[in-house]
Amino acid sequence: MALLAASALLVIFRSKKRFPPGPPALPLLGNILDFPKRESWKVYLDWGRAYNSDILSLKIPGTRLFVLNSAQVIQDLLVKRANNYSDRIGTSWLIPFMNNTERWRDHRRLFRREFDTPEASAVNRSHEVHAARRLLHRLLSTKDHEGDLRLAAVDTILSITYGITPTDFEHPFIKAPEDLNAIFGDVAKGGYMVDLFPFLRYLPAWLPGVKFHKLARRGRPLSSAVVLGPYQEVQNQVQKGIALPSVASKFLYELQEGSIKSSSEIEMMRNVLGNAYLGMSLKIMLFLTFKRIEFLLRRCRHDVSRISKTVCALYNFVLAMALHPEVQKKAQASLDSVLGGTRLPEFDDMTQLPYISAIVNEVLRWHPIGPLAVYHVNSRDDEYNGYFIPKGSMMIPNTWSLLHDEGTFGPNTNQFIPERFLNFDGSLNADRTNMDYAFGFGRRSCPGRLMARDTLWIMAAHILAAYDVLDPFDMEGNKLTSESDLEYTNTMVRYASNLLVGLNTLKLPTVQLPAPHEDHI
Ligand code: HEM
Repeated sequence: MALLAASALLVIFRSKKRFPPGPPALPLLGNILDFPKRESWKVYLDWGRAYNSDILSLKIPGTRLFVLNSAQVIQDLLVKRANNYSDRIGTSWLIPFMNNTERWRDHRRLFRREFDTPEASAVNRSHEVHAARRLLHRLLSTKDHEGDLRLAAVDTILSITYGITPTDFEHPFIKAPEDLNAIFGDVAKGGYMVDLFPFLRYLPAWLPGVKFHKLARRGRPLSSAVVLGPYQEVQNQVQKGIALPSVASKFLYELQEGSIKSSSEIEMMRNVLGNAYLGMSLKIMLFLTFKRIEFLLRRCRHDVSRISKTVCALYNFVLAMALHPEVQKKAQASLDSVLGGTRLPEFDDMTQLPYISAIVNEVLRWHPIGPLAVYHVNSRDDEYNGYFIPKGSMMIPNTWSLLHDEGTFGPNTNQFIPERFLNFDGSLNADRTNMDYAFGFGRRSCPGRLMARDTLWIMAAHILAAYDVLDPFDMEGNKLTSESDLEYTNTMVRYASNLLVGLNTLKLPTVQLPAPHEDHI
């Protein structure tokens, strides 16, 4: 009897639940037709103002989305209640997909130990410096600067994880993840209905239009090639005693020396390496963000970006330098004063080069690479400020809104002004450390952030020490004179698609670059 009464009360409570405001939902379709077609982060901010709320609610079949527009709401839910708001939908060897389980926590712990601690960073930095020098070589000898920057990002991660330094895009360890990305892209574009209406997964593969079974079949061998391919190569090198220093070789040498390692430890290390190797890929992140709402993806025409987050950040850096010669000159003057025009930058120079760090912060803030962060799911029903948040909802943090908040970052947040991160005396302003917003929130925040930041810093310092970034032109050869001329891709990981940036030849003739083949640690 008591049980019945309690269930009745629960039903009454649920039927009276109050959700945060948002556009009125249609029967069955919910708010599907309301999703913005372009720059949804800006539209969500407008909606927030219109409804006078930092949290918005949208209904789609099978679940509810909550858009979080302010740092306060994100802090209250994703950080302070991280215990509840750190879930995802799915299981896989990919950390971003993993549910909030012990397995996910173990993988994250290991990932952070190898990539996201000061000790790990000290080891990884030597790889990053060498990758930056290999980039300078390539910039000297090719005209494809876009390709050079893309290759530099892959080169960095592959050398840190496996001690492998690819020289072109035909390298099998570049091709396998790119092919896997293509499948994620296909799934995001074509397989959306399954995630929106999960019962469709039971449809037989022979039915016309049922593509997801085939995509899954294509993906499986590629997925294991990504996890096993480079790992096995390093295993062979370790047996021959010729492996270069890397996270994988350190682990495999320990294994060879007989330190006891359980099979689950080995599997976890292989997965972590594979995650780091793929971690920069946005197609996966994009797929993840919209896993259950690819319908919206198609409707929003938010296509799948073909480049990684680190590469987008490098593009944004080069672009900012081309559009702001005064910033570039100031950065080069600071580099000259520290390096004396006789050597290339090292991480030890970082404290003396706060302006370069301010530029990297501003690159991550100005045009955030992922204006909406990856969703978090809550594992239990919750209540916030009188609003009901049912278990299994998708919480979408509006990173763009946080990074463009003038209360936090000072005036004119649409403009590229690295000085906003500096004190009057030119030192870094410790109060403006909120740049980590760009890397997500709470227990799900990006465990590759230290490495990503270091990579951006050393690449930026090298490019500025050795080159002048020239005026930007669009694809028709017209000079771009202001930020408003830029056309950003309508992808969830964004970059300016309408420009070509030239680099002036090496401006430090006294610097001797090591030959590429000598340049391995
Ligand atoms: C500029 C570069 C990068 C940016 C802006 C970035 C941003 C992000 C964001 C926003 C998230 C989601 C956080 C959340 O759910 O709250 C994330 C997650 C993640 N990132 Fe990054 N990231 C970058 C580079 C990297 C790199 C280089 C790696 C690996 C080497 C990496 C590995 C990961 C992983 C494994 C996750 C999933 C974490 C989890 O779900 O527990 N990221 N990143």
